[in-house]
Amino acid sequence: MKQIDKQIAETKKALADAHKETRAVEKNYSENASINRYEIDDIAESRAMIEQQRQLVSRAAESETILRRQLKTLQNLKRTPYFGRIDIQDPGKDKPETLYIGTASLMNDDKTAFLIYDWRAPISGVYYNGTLGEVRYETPNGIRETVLIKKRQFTIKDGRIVNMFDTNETVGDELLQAALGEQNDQYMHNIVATIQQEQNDIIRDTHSDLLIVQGVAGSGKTSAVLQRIAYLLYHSRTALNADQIVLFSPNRLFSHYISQVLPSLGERNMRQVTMSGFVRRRFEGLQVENIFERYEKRQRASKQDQRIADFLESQPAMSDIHRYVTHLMDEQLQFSNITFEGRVFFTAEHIQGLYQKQPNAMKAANRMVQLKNQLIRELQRRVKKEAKKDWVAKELDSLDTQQLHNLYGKKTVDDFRDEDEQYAYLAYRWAKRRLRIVADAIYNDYFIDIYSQYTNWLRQLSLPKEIHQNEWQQMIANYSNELEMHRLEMMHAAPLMYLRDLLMGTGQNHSFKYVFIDEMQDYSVAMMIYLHHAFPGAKFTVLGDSEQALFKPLELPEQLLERLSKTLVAKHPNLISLRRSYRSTKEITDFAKALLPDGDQIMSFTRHGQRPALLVRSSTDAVEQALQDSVEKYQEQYETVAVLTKNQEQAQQAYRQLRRQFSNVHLLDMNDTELPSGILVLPVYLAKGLEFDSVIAYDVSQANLKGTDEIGMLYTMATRAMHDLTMISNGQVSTAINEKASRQLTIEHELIR
Ligand SMILES: Nc1ncnc2c1ncn2[C@@H]1O[C@H](COP(=O)(O)OP(=O)(O)OP(=O)(O)O)[C@@H](O)[C@H]1O
Repeated sequence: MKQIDKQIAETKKALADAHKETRAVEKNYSENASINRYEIDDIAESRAMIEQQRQLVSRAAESETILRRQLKTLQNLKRTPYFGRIDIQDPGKDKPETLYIGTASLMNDDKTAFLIYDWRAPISGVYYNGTLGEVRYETPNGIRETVLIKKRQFTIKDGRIVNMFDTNETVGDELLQAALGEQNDQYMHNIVATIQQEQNDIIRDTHSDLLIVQGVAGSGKTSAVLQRIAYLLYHSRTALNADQIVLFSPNRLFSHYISQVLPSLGERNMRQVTMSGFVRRRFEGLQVENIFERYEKRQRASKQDQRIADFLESQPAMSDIHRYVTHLMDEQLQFSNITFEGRVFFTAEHIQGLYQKQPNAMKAANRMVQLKNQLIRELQRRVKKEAKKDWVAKELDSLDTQQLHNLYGKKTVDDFRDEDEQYAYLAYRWAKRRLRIVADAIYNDYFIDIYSQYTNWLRQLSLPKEIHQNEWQQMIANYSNELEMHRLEMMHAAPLMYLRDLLMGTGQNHSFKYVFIDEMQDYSVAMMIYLHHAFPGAKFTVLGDSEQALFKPLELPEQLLERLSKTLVAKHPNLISLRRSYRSTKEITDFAKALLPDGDQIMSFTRHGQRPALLVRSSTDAVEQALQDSVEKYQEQYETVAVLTKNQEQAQQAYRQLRRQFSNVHLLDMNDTELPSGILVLPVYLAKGLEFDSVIAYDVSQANLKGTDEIGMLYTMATRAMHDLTMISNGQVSTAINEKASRQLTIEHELIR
C-alpha cells in the first residue's frame, strides 16, 4: 500500500506537468493551423509545418493520456491490490516463490521486481488453469513447467482483506458465489478475480482466426470476450491498439452497459457499433429497416416471401454477386449524371465513354479508379473554365468582407499586379471551392447508380426452384418503390453493400485486426460474408446462443462451426461451448432450462433465491393490478426492476399503466443509449445481453406468445433476471411454459387469491 501511495503521488505530479505542456503546444498549434483544408494550394505550402505541430500536440496529449491511465490503474490497485496468490517451486530453485496477482502489474521502486503480477502475465495462467502439483504455462519463449504449491484467493475491499482462503480448485465456488450475489448496478464488472477455466480458454486463445463461442444465457460469453480484448491488448501492446478492434453489439444500451469493463482493467474501450448503425452509415439518406422491424414483418410474410428473403441472404446469392461483377459487360453498367446546382455537369454517356476507354482486361474496380482519376482531371480543367462564367462573378460580388478575406488565403491585395490578376485569382479559388461538391460526388462514386445496378443483378439471377418468377418480380418492384420513399429492407443490405464494394473497389477496411460479433444468431449468412469481406485483415470472434434466437430456428453448435468456417474461409477455426450459467439464481435457471427441448445440458450455478412466480389473471384490470403489485414488491428490494415485453407497443402500454403509480419509470426504445436505475420498461430485443436484479415478464399468455415459436423469447426474458423473476399472464398461459417448466414455478391464479 505504501508503494502504491508513493507512485500515485509521483504520477499526479507528472500528470500536472504533462497537462501544462499539452496546453502550451495546443495553443501554439491553433494559432498556426487556421487554414482552409480544402484549398489544395495552401495545404501544399503549409502542410509540413502543420504536420510537425500536429505531431507535437498528439505526442503531448498522448503522454498525458498515458499518465492519466496510469493514475487510474494505481487508484484501482489501491482499492484492490490483488485477488490471488500462488506459491510456485521452479525446477532447480531451492526456495519456493510467492507471487501476487491483480488487475495490473506493480513494480518496486527500483523496478527490479514485481510486487504484483498482471492477471494477463504468462505466469498468471497458472492461477486460472492449474490445480496444485506440476503445472505448465505458456510464455513467449515456449511452454514452462513449475510446481504449484499453494493457491490462495482474496477478497479485498478499499484496501482491506475481507475474505481469504486456500483452494485447490481453478477458482473456488465460494468466491464466485460472493461475486455473483452482489447487487447489480448500471454497468457490467470485470471478472478477472473469478475467471473460470473454460472462460480462460476463450480469453487466452491467440491462435484461432475464427473463434466461435457458443454459450447458454448468462454463461459469461460477453464477459469472456471483454477480458479477451484486454488480454489481446496486453499481449500485443506494440502491434495492436483498441482502435483496431471492433465489437458488433446487439443494441446501444448494451454498449453503455459494458463500457466500464475495459477501463476498469486499465485499457481503452474498443470501437463499438450495432448492426443497424453500421448499415445506416453505409446507406446515408436511406432509412434501413432494423432487425426487429424485419422480424415483425417476417412473422406476417408469406412462405414465398420468406424464401425470397432467405435466398437473398444466403451464400449462393453472395457468390453470384462475385460472379456477376467479374463478368459484367460494359453495357450493363448503370452510369448516372453528375449534377451541380441542378444542371448536369458530367453526363452519364460521357462518363460511360471514359470508362469504356479503360483497358477491358482490367478488373471493374481498377477501371473505376482510373475513371475517377480522369474525371478529377477533367474537373480541374473545368474549374478554370467555370471561373470565367457569370455565376462566379455574381457570387463573388455578393461576398462579405470576411468571406472575401478567407478567399485570399495566404495572399493579400498587395500580391497582385493589377485588378484583373486579382479577380482571376479570386474567381478561380471561388469556382474551385464551389465545385468541391462535384469532386465529392466523384470520390463517393455517385456516377454509378448502385441501386439500379442492384436491380440489374436481381433481374439476371437464376433462381432456385422453390422461388417463383412472379413473386420475385414483385419483390423487385417493391424494392424500387421503397427506394423512392428512401427506405431499404434489411434483406437487401448485405448484397447491396457487397455489390458496391466489389464493383467500385471500396468499402474494405484493412486496419482492423479483430472483429467481435455478439449475438451472432441474429446475423444472416450474407451479413457474415459481407463483414468478412469488409474487414479482410481481421480475426473473428463470434458469440452466440442459438436458444436465444429471437429471429431464427435452432442450429447445432457443430453445424454452426462447419457453416461459419466455410463462410469465413477460416484456416484455424475453434469452437468453445459454455454450459454453466452464472447470472441467475438456481431457481430461475432451472425454470429457464426446462423451457428448452435440450435444456438438460445447461448447468445452473448454486446460488439460491425465490422460485420464479407466475401470476395468472383473467381481466385487464387484474393484470394491471398484478403488474403494479409486483413492481412495488421488487422496488423495495432492488435497484433495478425491468418489465420486459414482446414488442415496443406493449412496452408503451405497460409504461402508461406504471407511470400513474410510480415516479421513477423509464420507457426505453431503440434510440436510448443509457440505462437508468429504477423501473425500466423495454421490449425484450433491447434487453439482449443485459441483466437486471429483478424481471417482470409482461404477458406470457397464449394469446401473446403463441406456443413453441416464442420459446426463445421467453427464455431470453427469464434469463435476464439475476435474483427474482415474475411472469404475468393475461388469460390462458402460453404453451411455451410446458409442464416441466411449470413445476419450477410458484403459480398463483386469480381465483385462489
Ligand atoms: N467467472 C465469472 N465470475 C464472476 N461473474 C461472472 C463470471 N462469468 C460470468 N459472470 C457474470 O454472469 C453474468 C452473465 O455474464 P455475461 O453477460 O457475460 O453472459 P452472456 O453469456 O453474455 O449472457 P447472455 O447471452 O445471456 O446475454 C454477468 O453478471 C457476469 O458478470
